[in-house]
Amino acid sequence: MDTNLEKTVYYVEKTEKKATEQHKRLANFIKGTHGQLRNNSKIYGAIEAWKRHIAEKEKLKEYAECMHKLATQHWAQNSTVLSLNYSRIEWIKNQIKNYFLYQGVEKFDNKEISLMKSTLQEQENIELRIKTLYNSKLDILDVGSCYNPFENESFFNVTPIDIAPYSEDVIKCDFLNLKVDNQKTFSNDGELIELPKNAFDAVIFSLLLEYIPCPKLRFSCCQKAFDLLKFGGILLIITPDSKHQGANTKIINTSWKATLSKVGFMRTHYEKLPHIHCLIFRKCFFKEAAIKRIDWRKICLNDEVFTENKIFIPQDFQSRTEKDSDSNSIKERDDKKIVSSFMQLPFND
Ligand SMILES: C[S@@+](CC[C@H](N)C(=O)[O-])C[C@H]1O[C@@H](n2cnc3c(N)ncnc32)[C@H](O)[C@@H]1O
Repeated sequence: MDTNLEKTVYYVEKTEKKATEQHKRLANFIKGTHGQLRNNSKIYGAIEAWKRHIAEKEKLKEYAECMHKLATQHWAQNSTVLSLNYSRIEWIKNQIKNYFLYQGVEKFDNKEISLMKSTLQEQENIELRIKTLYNSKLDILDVGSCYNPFENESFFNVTPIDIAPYSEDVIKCDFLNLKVDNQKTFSNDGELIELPKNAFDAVIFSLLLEYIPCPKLRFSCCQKAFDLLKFGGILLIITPDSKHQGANTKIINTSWKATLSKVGFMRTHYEKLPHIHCLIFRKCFFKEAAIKRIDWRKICLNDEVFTENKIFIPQDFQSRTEKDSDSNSIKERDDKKIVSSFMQLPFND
């Protein structure tokens, strides 16, 4: 090899190694925060652990900075190498457009009508809603927005909220403590504390649920999204999982679908992309329609994952064997697994 080529190879290898190390450090911090919160909620109870967590301003700020760097420097760079379909942000944008602009909404309106053998009057109500929908931009609530990745979409009127906003256009708001009632209300220090019900066309949970420390609180997030959505509106959930499609299907696909049907959410779309699950739930006009779509014979109601009002994630079961009471001491073995699974998200391969 001539010396110039050797120098270039050395430089490229060194830069790559540095990027991988930074990437590992960032991913480790993110996953460590989630793990610590889950562990603390077992020790202090979820409400107390959450209270302590949101009081840690410096840590929340560091998390936001790590997340922004991961998403915009590591993952964004790599998602242009892979097909754009692999980017969760592009996936969400495309699905919202498909649903609202290319007949998705009508298809499921009709599905509900046929499941409910609805009256003409009900059908007319649905048609009226469709007509009014297209007169304006779509109202989108992005929960756990961090750096407002959906801001540039011209069809969207986005309300980005986060407990620790990275950018100034993101509104400070704790979704767990947000009241859903009649109007948009801010506290004296500028925090969003109330939103009106039935106000949004779509609610986005992109990499949010694994941050929420326990199954009950995750369920209450989904219930809140339901209350905030207009009828026929959709909740889009992205959750990471580096395992193959079938590995966590019972939890993420089957149990979420069954549990959320009782709220009135009909799962309209599920896709396993490499390292992420992507799901869409529609807020039904008729709760019964969502329940009727489930094949209850296939569901073992004694299985813990089907417990009412709880949304489980695979990590709830992994940590059961862990003895660590403090996540600063998350075992190295698990740390490595955590880091590698986060690193393998398609946005950063
Ligand atoms: C892993 S990041 C995902 C950021 C972004 N959605 C994305 O896909 O790149 C999770 C975000 O959720 C925010 N978050 C967690 N719990 C929240 C809550 N209860 N209310 C509002 N934001 C929350 C965190 O501060 C963090 O910015």
